[in-house]
Amino acid sequence: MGAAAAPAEARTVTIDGVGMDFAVKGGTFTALDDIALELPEGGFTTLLGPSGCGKSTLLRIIADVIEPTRGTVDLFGMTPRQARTSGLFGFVFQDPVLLPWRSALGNVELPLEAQGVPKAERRERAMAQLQLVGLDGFEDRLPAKLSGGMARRVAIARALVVEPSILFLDEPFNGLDELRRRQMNVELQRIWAASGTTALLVTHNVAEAVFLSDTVIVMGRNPGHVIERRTIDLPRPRDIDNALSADFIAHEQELTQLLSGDYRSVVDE
Ligand SMILES: Nc1ncnc2c1ncn2[C@@H]1O[C@H](COP(=O)(O)OP(=O)(O)OP(=O)(O)O)[C@@H](O)[C@H]1O
Repeated sequence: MGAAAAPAEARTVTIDGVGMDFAVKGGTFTALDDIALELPEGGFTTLLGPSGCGKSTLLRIIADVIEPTRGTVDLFGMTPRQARTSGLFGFVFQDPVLLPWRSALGNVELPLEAQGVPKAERRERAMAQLQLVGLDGFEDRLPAKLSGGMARRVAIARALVVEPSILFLDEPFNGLDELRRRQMNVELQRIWAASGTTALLVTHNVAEAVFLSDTVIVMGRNPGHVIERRTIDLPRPRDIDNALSADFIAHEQELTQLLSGDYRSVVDE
């Protein structure tokens, strides 16, 4: 992994006092206020919250897409800029954004091309990732011939092929029907466990958050803040049947209650 050179004692992502103000017409809008979090290496952490609570903004700050107005982010002993330029990041977004003229394999090879990895190694590593996401045999397919679920697997393979230390997933399964989403959750859990990467997921889907996470960070709005940090101690690997267990449902209900409390506070204003 790219982070191997970081000091052994600094194996967390630490977010301290982070705030974000955006310039808007007539002043500033505070999207995030005083966020403090610690994400352990190799863990699966989810930011859960209603639309507009700043989940994506926080992810973008950690991933060095934007700079926070206040506070600091430390990724395994590095700044977000150092971590990004050291190639520690992998991204999976809502839309898989595959190049339509390149095969599944060609799309997964793309970040390795950008890194100047020689062709034979590129091919071997991309094939290994396609296998990991369950797409061996589909490497020559063009994106137009892939289902929505398959396209998302290609996007996950493309993110993992650079062996990222941290994998950012921003609503990666939006637009899939509920059954397909659950199947992809099972797959993502398996892929994440096999890759050993630290995962940070953004979702507003409570069941998805419970199913995948070691820790769920519940966020509220106005301005975006952390309501609760909840440990999901359900045994792994989790499967679709686990989602029917009393413990799973209890987590789901408690998280839903926390979220509806935040909705109520907005309605009451
Ligand atoms: N560049 C920007 N300029 C002004 N306001 C912004 C900007 N980016 C985000 N915001 C505002 O900050 C708030 C948080 O946005 P963000 O996209 O992070 O929320 P979110 O929780 O990810 O929502 P969603 O689930 O709908 O994606 C929103 O009110 C949004 O309108």
